[in-house]
Formats: sequence, C-alpha cells, structure tokens
Amino acid sequence: MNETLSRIVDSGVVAVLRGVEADQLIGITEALREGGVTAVEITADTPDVAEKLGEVAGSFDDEVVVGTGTVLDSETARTTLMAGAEFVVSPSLHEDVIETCNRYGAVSAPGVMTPTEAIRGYEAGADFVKVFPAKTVGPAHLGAMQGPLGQIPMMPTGGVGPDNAADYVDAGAFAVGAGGALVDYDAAERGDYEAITETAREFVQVVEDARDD
Ligand SMILES: O=C(O)C(=O)C[C@H](O)[C@H](O)COP(=O)(O)O
Repeated sequence: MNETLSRIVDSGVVAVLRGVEADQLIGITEALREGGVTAVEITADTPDVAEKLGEVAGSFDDEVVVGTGTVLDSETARTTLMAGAEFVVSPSLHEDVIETCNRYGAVSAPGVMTPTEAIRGYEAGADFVKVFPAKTVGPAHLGAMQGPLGQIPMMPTGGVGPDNAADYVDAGAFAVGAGGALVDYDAAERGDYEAITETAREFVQVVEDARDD
C-alpha cells in the first residue's frame, strides 16, 4: 500500500479544516494530533491555501499527513501538491485531478455517490474514494457498494461523527472524514485546544473499537 494511504488508514479519522485562519491552523492541527488524528485535509477554498498548507505540512513533517480538500481542478491539485500536500480530496469526480495526482505520485480521492462513479474514479487511478455526502445515504449505502466493489477503499464524509462512525466502519469504511463533528471552531477561538483534543481522542477510539470488533 502507498505510504501516504497507509498513514491515512492509521489515522482512521481524517479532519476536514475549512476556512481556518492561519494563526489557528497550527494550533488546531496540533490539538488533533494530540488526540490521535494524524491526517488533515485543508480545503482549497481557504484563502492562500497553498501557503497555509505548506506551513502546516512543514511544521508537522512525518507526524501528520496533510492534504488538500474541495479540489475541483487540476491547477489547484498541482499548486497545493507543490506546496507540500500529500493527498488530494474532492467532493466530486474529476479525472484530470486524479491524473495530476498520479503524475506527481500523490494520493487522490474523488467524491462519489454511486457504484458507477466509484469504479470510474478507481479506474482513472484514484487510491480511494470519498463517499460524499455520506449523511444523505448513510452506512447502508456504503455497505451495499462495498459488496461488489470491495476492492475500492471508501471513506464516508459529510455528517460523520463519533455517534455514527462505527456504523460506517462496520459497513466497510477504511477511515472516515469529518469536519463539524470533529473540530469545534468556537473552542479554538477561545483557545480551548484541549476540547478539540478530547473530541479527537473519543472519535479515534470509536473507529479503533469498531475496527477491532
Ligand atoms: O468539500 C469537501 O471536500 C468536503 O469535504 C465537504 C465537507 O466540508 C465535509 O464533508 C465535512 O463535512 P462535515 O463533517 O459534515 O462538517
């Protein structure tokens, strides 16, 4: 297995950080790392995303694997890969983004909702697929897709939290992606990074326990 992918598997939970201010990105990432979340996706709609991503990637070296989220075009994939991203995630399927990632040896994950999209992304060279938005279809949908398409690693994202992550893992998810249920931006604003660490720890534990079952 590709090393970046195995580090995402090890994390179990991939944090989606959207629109986070530069001065909070490092603190939030450190709080997440402390809680065991070692894969972080900084969304491309963050102003100056390449610069910020480079700072985070440089600050955590091998401790945290940093990727770009919400990537809709190959220019954004390339620019952020050059800045230090190791993986690229999209909410939708873009074969040019997958191609760009493969060109530079990076992991790519298109967003998919159907078996046809999942296999199309995988055939195009994606390392795994993000089932998005997971909340509208739930774990049963992911489980049903894993039936005939068990060779494709799937990561549900959108509405996934500590209360339902185990159901997705039981259905076959190799990891889960989470934003809102994982990172409390108000807590970061107050400087309460311990609260973020606590939630991360609980979340990772839920995924680990479900994997062990
Ligand atoms: O655009 C993307 O690439 C996304 O990842 C969309 C959302 O930001 C995530 O799905 C997080 O959703 P919540 O965990 O429900 O907050």
